[in-house]
Amino acid sequence: GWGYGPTNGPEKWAEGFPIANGPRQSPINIVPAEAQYDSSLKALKLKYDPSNSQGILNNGHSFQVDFVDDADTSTLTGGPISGTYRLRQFHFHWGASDDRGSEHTVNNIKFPCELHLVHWNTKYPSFGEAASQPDGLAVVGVFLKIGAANPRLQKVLDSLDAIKSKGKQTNFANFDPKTLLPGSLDYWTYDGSLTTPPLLESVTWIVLKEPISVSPAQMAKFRSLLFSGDGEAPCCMVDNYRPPQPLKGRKVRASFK
Ligand SMILES: NS(=O)(=O)c1ccc(B(O)O)cc1
Ligand SMILES: [Zn+2]
Repeated sequence: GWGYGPTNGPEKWAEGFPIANGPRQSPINIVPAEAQYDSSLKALKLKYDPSNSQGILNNGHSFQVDFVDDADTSTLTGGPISGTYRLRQFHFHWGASDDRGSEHTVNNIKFPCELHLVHWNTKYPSFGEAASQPDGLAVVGVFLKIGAANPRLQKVLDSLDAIKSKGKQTNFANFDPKTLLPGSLDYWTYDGSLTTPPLLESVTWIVLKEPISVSPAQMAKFRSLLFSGDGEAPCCMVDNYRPPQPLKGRKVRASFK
């Protein structure tokens, strides 16, 4: 299956997923000077219920925290989207060293890590159905920048020992993902795709301008995970990011001046 290695990585994905060369692929390099300020963009409204957090899973590509999404209790509204989108899961992408790891870049600068909060449009009956629609998903991206240790992030990292290898999961109750957001919700937005196969072109991307902090020791914790399953040759889960893709004429809008 697909992965991030030399034989199954991003340069090979188009063989199994031709949409990899499509018109609205993600991630992209964001050039702030070329983003157009749009005064009609609304403020982001994120309302999360911590009791909706369920479990944390090593899916062999990243780890994700899954949410109960059978009601409008953890939602994204406002911003560039219309209607209500429900939080499904959040996950991260990171590098083998602090000089890389994010999927989106800013002026070609890579951050060591990027958080994705994945939401789906409730005008569709399910996440799976929404994922195949051009306005089906909205992903909030948050950059992590090396600095002081982030105590809110630590709660997530402390659970990683229990999910070291592919397929492992454990309970992860009562976590409020709002605690992972920066002080400012200023954002850039553009029409894009999932950044992993199936690379579906169904994502309204909302990338926050302000990063949150992560310490070098905390980054080492991300890198303690394995892509491999129990009994397989251990392979460190690092560099699980897709590089920026061609803009192909898309406009990036800014919610701020
Ligand atoms: N990396 S991403 O946020 O674009 C993303 C989100 C969900 C899925 B998926 O549910 O397959 C894949 C990629
Ligand atoms: Zn992602």
